[in-house]
Amino acid sequence: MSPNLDSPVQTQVAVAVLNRALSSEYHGPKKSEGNPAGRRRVFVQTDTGCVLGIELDRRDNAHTVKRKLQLALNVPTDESSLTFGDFVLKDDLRAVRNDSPLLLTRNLLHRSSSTPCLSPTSKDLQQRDRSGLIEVLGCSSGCSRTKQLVKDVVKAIKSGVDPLPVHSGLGGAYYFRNSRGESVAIVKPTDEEPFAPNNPKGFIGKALGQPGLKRSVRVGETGFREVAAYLLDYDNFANVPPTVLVKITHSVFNVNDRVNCSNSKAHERKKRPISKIASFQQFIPHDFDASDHGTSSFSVAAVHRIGILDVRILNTDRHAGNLLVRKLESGVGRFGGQMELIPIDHGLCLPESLEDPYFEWIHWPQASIPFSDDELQYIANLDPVKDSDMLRMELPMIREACLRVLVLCTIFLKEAAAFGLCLAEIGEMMSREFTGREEEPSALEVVCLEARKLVAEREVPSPRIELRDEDEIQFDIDCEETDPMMPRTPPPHHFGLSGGSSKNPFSKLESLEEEEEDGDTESHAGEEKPNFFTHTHKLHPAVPKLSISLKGVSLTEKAPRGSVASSKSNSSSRGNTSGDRRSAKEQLPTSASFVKVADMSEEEWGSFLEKFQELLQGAFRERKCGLAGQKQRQRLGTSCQF
Ligand SMILES: Nc1ncnc2c1ncn2[C@@H]1O[C@H](COP(=O)(O)OP(=O)(O)OP(=O)(O)O)[C@@H](O)[C@H]1O
Repeated sequence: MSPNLDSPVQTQVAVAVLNRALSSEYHGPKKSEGNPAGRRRVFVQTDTGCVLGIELDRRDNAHTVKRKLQLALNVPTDESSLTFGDFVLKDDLRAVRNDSPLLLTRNLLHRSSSTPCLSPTSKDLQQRDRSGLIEVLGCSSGCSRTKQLVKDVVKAIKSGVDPLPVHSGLGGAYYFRNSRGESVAIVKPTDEEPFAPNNPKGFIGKALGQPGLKRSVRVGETGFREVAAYLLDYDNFANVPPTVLVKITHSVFNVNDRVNCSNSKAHERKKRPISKIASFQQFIPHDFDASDHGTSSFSVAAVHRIGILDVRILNTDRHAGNLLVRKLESGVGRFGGQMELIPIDHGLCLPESLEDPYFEWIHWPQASIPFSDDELQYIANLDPVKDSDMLRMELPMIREACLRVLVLCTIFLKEAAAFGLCLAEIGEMMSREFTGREEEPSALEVVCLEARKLVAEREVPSPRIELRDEDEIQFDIDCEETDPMMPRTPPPHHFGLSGGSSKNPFSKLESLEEEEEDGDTESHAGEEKPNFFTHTHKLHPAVPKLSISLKGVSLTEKAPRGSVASSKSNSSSRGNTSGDRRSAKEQLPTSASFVKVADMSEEEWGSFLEKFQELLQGAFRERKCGLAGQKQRQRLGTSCQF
């Protein structure tokens, strides 16, 4: 029978055998950092979503781990890759921290989401992974509140209080409750995202790691973005609910393959607990969301704070449904107003290349009010280098490309605010325009394209770039000869960001643009899947092309920007997706990637940022002088009453 990575039941129970066979000293879920044997536990997720807890010791390398997995799953190791964020793990695993989530992908086999699963063959396999019901992954600082929440939820699960599936939204989500039956957390498994293998609402067709709903956000990678948004929201400035990444086990979770498990009774399998990697966010009681209510009662400060966050993280999905609204008694609350806004759903922020953001607030009158002194001070204090370092520390799986987008957008925000632009102007400069059906680069992207051009003209031609035909260039990140887990050195900066060493051989930045090409190849059933990490590398930004943008919400048509009605109709149409299996190939809209950031060496990146900053002042002046005014949409003036 073919190797089976598709059965969570199988893979999960197999780990018990694996631990016994290869790790006779397995001591359960205790943290092992700092213990003399250097033992650590990692969670390996297959590209179809199954999660296994595995103990590592000092001698383990990627090969021995894969051998363990081979024993557990009957997967030939030469047909799989073990990855961690940007890295393909090959040799030394010492840099992999305790509780890290790793991804096991099959290189050559056709990855079908309907591969039948093997049934357990021995009683040993009935045992489950012995880690706790909920394990917080990472979270070295500042999440005591969430840890208490986790304890409450575990207690409730043990006393038989079941979670409730959330019916709205495109992805799988579950309200977890406390012992009193109150919802206290929302859990979104990474393998139940839109188009992920175990999406419960019919949006399937991609393996983990492939381009997802937004092509610059991979399937299975929205969870850490949710956490990143919370971590970046210093002092809870924008009010993002506390969020952590967890490995969580419960029978409520969805597994699409269960129906294919022919040698076992479906109803028995349904009850079996399944482990998932998921985001775990505090549930915030609320009265409605921003699509249900006029915007005039939202305070200027609340809108500004959320807007500032959205700009920093290039949020591509800030539709009105992703702003919860809570009525406050008069005079209560930080803003002294009557409505509190709670921003949720940050899974589509920090894309791997510049994208068209979606900012629902862009036409709200509040966004045209100048920033207050406090807000300007907050913006001035932002430090994108520190932000990146913090995220590398807290979320080591985060990709460098995401951090580059964070740096770029934070610099843009800081410079724009210092220049005197208001939130709406900043948002508009980041947003693309449509002429007919053509998508045009945003003002921000135009500056980036110009900066890249200037850097390219200045650079001594690199053999890597110059000597080969563009179409033939391979972004070969085969790292047989490198240690992929060498610590990544953040680029030296002016703003902190300039200069720096030449291309870091350990940095495995890659472009989802190329990944998409692989994904297309894969769609032909029976064809061999090309190596996930070998790509045709395009050197220049893509030219504008036809695009049907999601605008955060619609799978089938572009929603008019800033339309509350559109958000609402889109949300309601989403509610009717259950049971309607949709192929990702049919449904995924394409969106041009005008500016990539992953394909620059660190040196080029430093030079690019310098040029970028130099060019910004001209772009702001142009914006202020109204030279770009013909293109600007009519905004409400600042005379609106709130
Ligand atoms: N922190 C929270 N507190 C309370 N309710 C929440 C919270 N987060 C999400 N929800 C509720 O769950 C619903 C689905 O959540 P969310 O929008 O994050 O899921 P999604 O599948 O990513 O949706 P989308 O399709 O909009 O991207 C929301 O519309 C909201 O009603």
